[in-house]
Amino acid sequence: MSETPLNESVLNESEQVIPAGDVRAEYDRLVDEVRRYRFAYYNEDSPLVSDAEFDLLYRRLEELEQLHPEIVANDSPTQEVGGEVSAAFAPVIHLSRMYSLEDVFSLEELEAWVEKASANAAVQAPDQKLRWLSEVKIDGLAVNLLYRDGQLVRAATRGDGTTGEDVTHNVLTIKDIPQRLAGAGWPSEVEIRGEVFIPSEAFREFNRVLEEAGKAQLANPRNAAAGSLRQKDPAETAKRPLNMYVHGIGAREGLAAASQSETYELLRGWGLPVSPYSRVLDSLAEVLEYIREYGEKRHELIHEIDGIVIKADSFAIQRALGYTSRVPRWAAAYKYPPEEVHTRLLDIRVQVGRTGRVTPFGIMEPVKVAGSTVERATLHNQDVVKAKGVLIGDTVILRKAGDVIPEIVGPVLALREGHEDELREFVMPTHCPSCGTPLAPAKEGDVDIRCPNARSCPVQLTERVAHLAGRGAFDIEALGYEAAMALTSGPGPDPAELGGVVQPSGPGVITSEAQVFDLAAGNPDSALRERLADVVVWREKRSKGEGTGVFELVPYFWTKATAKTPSKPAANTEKLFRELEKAKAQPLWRVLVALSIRHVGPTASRALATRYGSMDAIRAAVAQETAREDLAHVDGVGPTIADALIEWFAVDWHRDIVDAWKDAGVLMADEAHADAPRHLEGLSIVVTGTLPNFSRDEAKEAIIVRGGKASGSVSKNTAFLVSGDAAGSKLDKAVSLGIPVLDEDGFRLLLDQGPDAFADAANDDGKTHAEDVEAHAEETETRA
Ligand SMILES: NC(=O)c1ccc[n+]([C@@H]2O[C@H](COP(=O)([O-])OP(=O)(O)OC[C@H]3O[C@@H](n4cnc5c(N)ncnc54)[C@H](O)[C@@H]3O)[C@@H](O)[C@H]2O)c1
Ligand SMILES: [Zn+2]
Repeated sequence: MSETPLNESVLNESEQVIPAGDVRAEYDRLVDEVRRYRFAYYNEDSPLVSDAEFDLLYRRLEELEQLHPEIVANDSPTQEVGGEVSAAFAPVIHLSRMYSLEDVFSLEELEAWVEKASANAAVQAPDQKLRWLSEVKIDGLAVNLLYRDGQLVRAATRGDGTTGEDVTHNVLTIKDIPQRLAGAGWPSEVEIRGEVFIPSEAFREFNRVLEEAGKAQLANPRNAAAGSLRQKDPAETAKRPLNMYVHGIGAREGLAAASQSETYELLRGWGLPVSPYSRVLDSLAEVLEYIREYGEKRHELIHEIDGIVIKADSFAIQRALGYTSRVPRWAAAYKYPPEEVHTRLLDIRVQVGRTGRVTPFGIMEPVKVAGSTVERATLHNQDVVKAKGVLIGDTVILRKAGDVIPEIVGPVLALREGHEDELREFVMPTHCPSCGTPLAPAKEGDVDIRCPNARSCPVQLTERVAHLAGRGAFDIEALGYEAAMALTSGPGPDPAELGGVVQPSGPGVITSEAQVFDLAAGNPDSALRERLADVVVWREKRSKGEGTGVFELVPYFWTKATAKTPSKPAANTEKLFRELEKAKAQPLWRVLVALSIRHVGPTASRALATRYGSMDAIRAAVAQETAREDLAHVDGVGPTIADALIEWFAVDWHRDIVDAWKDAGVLMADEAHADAPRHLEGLSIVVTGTLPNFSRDEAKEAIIVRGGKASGSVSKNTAFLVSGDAAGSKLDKAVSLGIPVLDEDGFRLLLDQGPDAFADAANDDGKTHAEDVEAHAEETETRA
């Protein structure tokens, strides 16, 4: 947003009677902007800015008006309900006005609002109990349905609140909206308000069909619903999966209800769709809990929501509190942090992964979305880039829903006009950006393209080294991605000449992951270690905490020499040596993960380690003629993984890695495997919470080597639950199923002596739970 912040001198002038010229200019500009954005949003159903951005501008306008009441124009957007009536539809005057909602953007603001409303209610309707009808704020658009003598006679959009657009024919195509009210007792003339929306699931499906037809997809369910309802041709509207929930009532003379929630019950009886998510709550604390609850499950609902709405439930209180020109004083909308924002797509680059896959990703102007700052998002492959229709330079819609990774949804097409010559189409490179090898799909027909130079493509090597050090592999904390990069490539050109981008290139001191363990503490004289002294990387010079744009080469693994102290390995480098030494004793499955064999992750690796116990045994198995069958029969390994293993071990330089690690002293055999008594054979054991002396992996390991099954979920087949600190729902479930629960000491006993150690923990029938489980397992087997 190109907003100039209010500087202090301007703020101080708020004391003066005549506002400074620049405040006036700022004000006029804001009014224009808000009008223009509203028009695009309400009348054209294609917003130019994200809601978050619009809300900020709008807030700013309100703030300016508060600071400078004398400049407020009569027709200021803050005095009006959003939309205008488009000439494409006949105007309809609502019998009773439609309003917008007062927005609050933080829980503190909501609390303040509730406090004020409660105080007013206490004064103006002292005999009424204030309860909050809490509803989700549906991301759709409002309609007003007029029923006369139970017959739907007219449907209109909200428009400017007084006059809406006649969309009767379109609304008649929405199956959920009854054309005749059921039951009895409806007033002879009643206006029912609700939100028309497209259910999330139907929206995804609708977009999938558009995508298959090669058509542009709809950006979000709100605009899609609005666009669908405001079609000129009702037959077109009929094709859209529209739905509605009621959320209010307008003209209603003779309605027999004292509260809004009671009204909803009546409406339900008349066959109108009522939201399943509304709740009447007694206190602010309950409202806050409601907000938290729906914030967590907002993506599991039937439709998208952008907040929650609270309304004083009692009609008497609603009447007593009344309305401003724009909003009711008895309701407020709390908005969740935005999950959809607009930003500029600055570039599309490609990245080469650990297995050579080349993926394009977008680089964007950093923006905050769903609570975190985002500047990159993957675009998966060239087909996806094409399908999304984005050009470099576009303003794009960026979405990050909850914990989901950020996604570029598509371009804001309306903003292209006049900027066409700044836009550029993405072209997938034909050669690897890292090593120059021609790129190709692994198999004909694959969408993904790859760099086939797996062995010495620098980026692939860097990725593999970083991966082998990862938490799920050798777990070498001092070898993160940066260190892996410093080991495997040269510093590259001066970033100052690349616009500040650090782009390491050229050979590093390590040319294969086979060499990594040469650096371990147990190998103090290795030539490789000496060479670490020469590894340098580019660092930006900083001054007073700010970057200067000037870069210098600094040693990465060794300290900088000063007049007094000569250069020596840095503390973190010493740590790297020690961790490598320690990692040599890691269990076999971790070594397997570390090898970057396609499809071979922790689960398959564990299964292989349990079955074979040593790298030698695995190599022997892979070399058999019946290897494919043998491997595929291991529990947790299938034909895909079996093939991947056979293929991998067929390559010389792969086997060289295994040999080199072995020579460097990596264990590659689970001693426990041979020695451990297999007295947990056939037992399913679940570990939950944190144990003082076992990591989750160690606990699983200990179970598996003794023949047990380390399971992730509790069921009646679970033999034992091992429960540490902060155990949650699994503990509750185990207790409710009567499954024995062990703490760490109990777990040790189980590991040492097997289930017999708990024989006296018998059930009513005299059998231990473990016996029950075994009996049950047998039963199911016999049945099978
Ligand atoms: N991106 C843009 O350019 C742009 C422009 C204008 C407005 N907007 C967005 O539109 C909104 C402002 O529009 P507004 O004036 O319609 O106000 P609003 O959306 O904040 O609130 C009022 C509306 O909420 C809807 N609503 C949904 N669930 C409801 C429920 N349970 N009870 C009552 N009402 C419910 C109704 O349609 C009602 O008219 C803001 O979110 C703003 O960001 C965006
Ligand atoms: Zn390459």
